[in-house]
Parts: sequence; structure tokens; C-alpha cells
Amino acid sequence: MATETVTASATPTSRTTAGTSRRFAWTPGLVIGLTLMAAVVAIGLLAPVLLDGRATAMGESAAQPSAAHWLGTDAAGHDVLARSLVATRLTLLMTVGATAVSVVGGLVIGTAVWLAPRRLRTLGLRAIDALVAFPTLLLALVVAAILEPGTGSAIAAIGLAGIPYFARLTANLAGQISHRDFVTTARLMGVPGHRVAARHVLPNMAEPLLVLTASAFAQALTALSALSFVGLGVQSPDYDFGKLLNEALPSVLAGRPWQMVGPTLLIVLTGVAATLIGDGLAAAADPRTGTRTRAAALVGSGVTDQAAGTPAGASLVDVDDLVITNAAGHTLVDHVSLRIAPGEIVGLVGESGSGKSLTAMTLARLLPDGLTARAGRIRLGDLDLLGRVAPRDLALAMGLVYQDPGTTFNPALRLGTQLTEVLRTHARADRGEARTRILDALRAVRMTEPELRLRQHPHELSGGMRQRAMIASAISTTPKLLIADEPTTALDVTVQAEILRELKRINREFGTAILFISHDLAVVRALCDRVLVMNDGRIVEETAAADLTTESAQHPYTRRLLAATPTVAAAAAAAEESHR
Ligand SMILES: Nc1ncnc2c1ncn2[C@@H]1O[C@H](COP(=O)(O)OP(=O)(O)OP(=O)(O)O)[C@@H](O)[C@H]1O
Repeated sequence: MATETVTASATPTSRTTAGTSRRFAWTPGLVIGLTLMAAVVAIGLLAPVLLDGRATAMGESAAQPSAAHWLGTDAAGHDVLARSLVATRLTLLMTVGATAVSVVGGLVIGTAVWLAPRRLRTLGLRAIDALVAFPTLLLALVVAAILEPGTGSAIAAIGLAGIPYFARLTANLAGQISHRDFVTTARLMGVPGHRVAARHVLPNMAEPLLVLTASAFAQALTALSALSFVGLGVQSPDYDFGKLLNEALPSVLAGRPWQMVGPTLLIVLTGVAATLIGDGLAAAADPRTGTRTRAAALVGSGVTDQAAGTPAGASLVDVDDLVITNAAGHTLVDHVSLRIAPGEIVGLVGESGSGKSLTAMTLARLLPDGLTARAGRIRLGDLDLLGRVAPRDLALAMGLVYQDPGTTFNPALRLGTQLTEVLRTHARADRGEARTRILDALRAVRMTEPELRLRQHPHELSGGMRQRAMIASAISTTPKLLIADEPTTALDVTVQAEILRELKRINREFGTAILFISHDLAVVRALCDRVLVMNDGRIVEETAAADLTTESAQHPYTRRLLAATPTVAAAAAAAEESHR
């Protein structure tokens, strides 16, 4: 009995991190926000040095604003403006500290929850949701009341109270990113969970996290000020904005509101700066969305002869009586058996939802979460896929080619880094050797300017180029089996034809067997040796590709499928008809 599980989730919009060469969108809001923040930081740096004497000197108590004291003096006779400016440094440091606690704590907990086994993950997410539902300031007040009031405890209280937000965002983003093809491939290659998180998942959430960090900074500022204002934050003789507001309260009640003006203005100024920066970063993140819809996808790992050594005359792939059911017990793949000989190209066709992808994904041991697979036998070369298989052996025994154009490559990494990953991780090639081999493979698939491509990020390549790049990755380790799940669906017909020619050539030159999943029966007939027709989870017909015609097909479903596929002549006739 084989049961493979992988977390399922929607695929998010591709985003890049600051590491890509995408042009950054400097909006006026962002420029203003950064300028204001620079001014606040300059005040924080300089005021304690230049104005400390003035802020601590005692003069006339509760004096009105004057040329000597622009905002008057407080009850102790200190210059209110000087104290407000000097308070900027401590306020900023505390805000940065609390924000850092929230971000780092949230990242660690969110990632740990994502990496946890399914039950623990669900429990963790529930706990995080419950904490998020609790108002931050209330949570902070509880923490601050438990701890001794002071600067450190205020930072801890606000920082801890902000953790659930970042933890939830991290876990959600990780859940989404984990189902992009480059993460699936890394997992197939046996890259350990923590490395997948550090290398593939976290860099791709940098952008939304950065945006949230900016707004968390603004929230931490007001929350810290509120804590000090109610006496649970900074204690005398230290003072931050909140403490100054706390000290100003009696004078406001005594009809001298100007003592509030300095800290209030500085809180507003700092908060507005952080919010503008957050909004600006969010806007800067947008431009690429929708600009690169033309793309396609192939992801490959590879095979070595040793890993998938196939006894002469035996099948390379041997699946016997595969049944896949969902959580409700509904059968999605129904007693499927299939064989693929070494070097053979087998087509898997059938309407949408007939079970083609699930069958193929079972071979790669990448069945989605919640589904259960059992079979009498699943073998790939000398690997028994129902038993324990070293990730490296599976990684080297199989190449995967996906359809989804937006998620094939990690947008944060240069192509060179990702294309050489399988060679470096599993074929144990050093950097130079991996580079040479991938360049050879890129030339083999006729990629233009291969050296340049290795330095580029995925979004700088066209869909056809990305497809070639991934075929190159797949063949760089001389695969015995390539699973190609609708690899050309997202490409225009010219590029489609070129890619199909490359697949055929690779099959001829390297003896790579291919399981080719497609809706395009004409392509399947031209490319494949043999075709399996799936309907409602079952293989209803198996035929030589040349016999995939209305005349030769045996099963009524195959004939219906063929009848539903317009030939070029029929399509032209239909078009002509519609013009009449
Ligand atoms: N993660 C999942 N959870 C539950 N059901 C699923 C899941 N993935 C697929 N299914 C169901 O399993 C059936 C077969 O899906 P599969 O993706 O294998 O079809 P397919 O033939 O590859 O379709 P397409 O050509 O549209 O890709 C469908 O009914 C689908 O709804």
C-alpha cells in the first residue's frame, strides 16, 4: 500500500523579490515616505547629541510658548520641543526592536508550522488564528502587566503581540509558494525541508513581508506610545513619545495643550512615513503582475544509468492496479496498470479530470494532500516506489515537465543557480562541472546565448526559452524517464512544434522514455509510440499512436474524443461556414 502526501494549496501570483533585476517603481508616496523617515532618523541620531543639555535644563515651570521655548516648558521646567526631539531616538529604537521581535518570531513560528506534520500544522494554524483574533494592544497590555513595567518589557509586549500576524502570513504564504513547481521539484529532488524553506520559500515571500513590516512598524509605534502613555511602558528618567504624552496630560487638563504638540506631531510624522513606505513598497510590487503572461514550463530533474538501471527487455515503468481515492472515499484513479519500455514515448490522453496527472504524479511520489494511493506494484527501473526510496535515487531517476507557466522557476534566483541545482545536489557535481554540463544541455536544446541565460532571472526569458531551459535541466543528467504534463499547452504553435521536436530528438539521442500527457491528439499521434486513453479514472484503450484514428479506435470513448478533436480541414470548413 502506497500513500504519498504533499500539502495542497492554490498557486499564488508569481512575485519577485528585490533580488531580481526588475525595475523598481519609485512612486511619489514612497519617495515622500523615505524622505520623512530619513528626517525622523536624523532627528533620532542628532537630537540626543545636540539638545540633551537643553532637554534636561530646568527653567520656569509650565511656561507658555516663547522665542526661547517654542513649545513652552513642562511642569519641571524642561524645554518641551527639545525633549520631544530627544525622545525620538528611544522611540525609534523601541519601535525597531518590537517590530524585529514580531517579524523574526513570526517568521520562525510560521515556517515551523509550515514544516510541521499535517496534524501539528493544522493545530498550529488554529492557535495562530485564535491569537490573531485577540486585539494586539490588549495582548500587549496583558504581557506588559505581567512583566515589570519598563523599556524592555514594553518592547517584548508589543513585539510578542505582533508575532501571530507574521506567523500567519508566513505560514499562509509558505503554503501557497510550496505548491509552485520549483518547490515541488526541490522536494522531488529530496532537498531537506529547512533548505527548501530557506532557499525557495522565504525569499519568495520577502516582498509581502517587507510591506507588512512597514505597517507593523507604524502599529508598534502607536502601541508602544500607548503603553508608555498608560504608565506600562518607559519609566522615568527615560522618556519616549508616549511618556511625554503621559507627562503632558495634567497640563492639557489645566488648559495648556501645547505640551502635547511635540510628541503628537512626531508620532504622526513617523507613522505617516512608515505607512507611505509600506504603501510604496506594495505599489512597487505590482507592476510585474500581468506583464509576463506568455510563458511555459518544464521542470526537470534527471536520471543516471545507475539509478534507474533497467534489466534488458523489462519495462522501465511498471504500474500495476493503481487506485487513488480522495478523503471522501471517491475513486479518482480506478485500477490503472501501465508499462513504459525504456526509450518509449507513451501518450496519456483523456478529457480534463480523467486522472492523467494524478497517475503521473503518483509515479513521482507527489500525490496531493488528502489523496490516498494504493497499488500492487509501482516500479521505476530498479526502484520500488511502494517501498522506501532514497530521495536522491528518485531525483536522479525521473525528470518532470510541468505545464504551469508562472510557477516553474523560482523568480528570486538566477537561472544558473536553479538549473545546476540537481547536478550539484544529487549528481554531486562541483560548481564548474555543473555549469559546463548545463551549458552543454542548453546548447543541445538550441537555447540562444546560453551563458547569458544563466545570469538572467526567469522573468527575463520568453515562455519558449524557459521551456527549453527546463528541458535542458531535465536532460542534463541523462534521464531515463521524463514525465511531461501538457508541456506545450501554454505556448504558441511555432514554439510548440520546436519543443516537441526537441523532445523527440532527446528521446532518440539519449534513449529517454517519456510519459507525455496532452489533450492534443494530433500532437500525441505525431510524437508518441503508444497511447493510453483514460476516461473517468480508467484506462479504456491502449493503442499504437498510428492507430489513434476514428477508423481504428476500438473504444467508443476514444472515438468520441477523436470526433471532438477538429482536424485542420474541419476547423477551416467550420470557419468558412461561420462566415457565410
Ligand atoms: N488534490 C486533489 N484533491 C481532490 N481531488 C483531486 C485533487 N487533484 C485532482 N483531483 C480530482 O481527481 C480527478 C483527476 O484529476 P487529474 O488532475 O488527474 O485530471 P487530469 O486528467 O490530469 O485533468 P487535466 O487534463 O485537466 O489536468 C479530478 O476529478 C480532480 O478533480
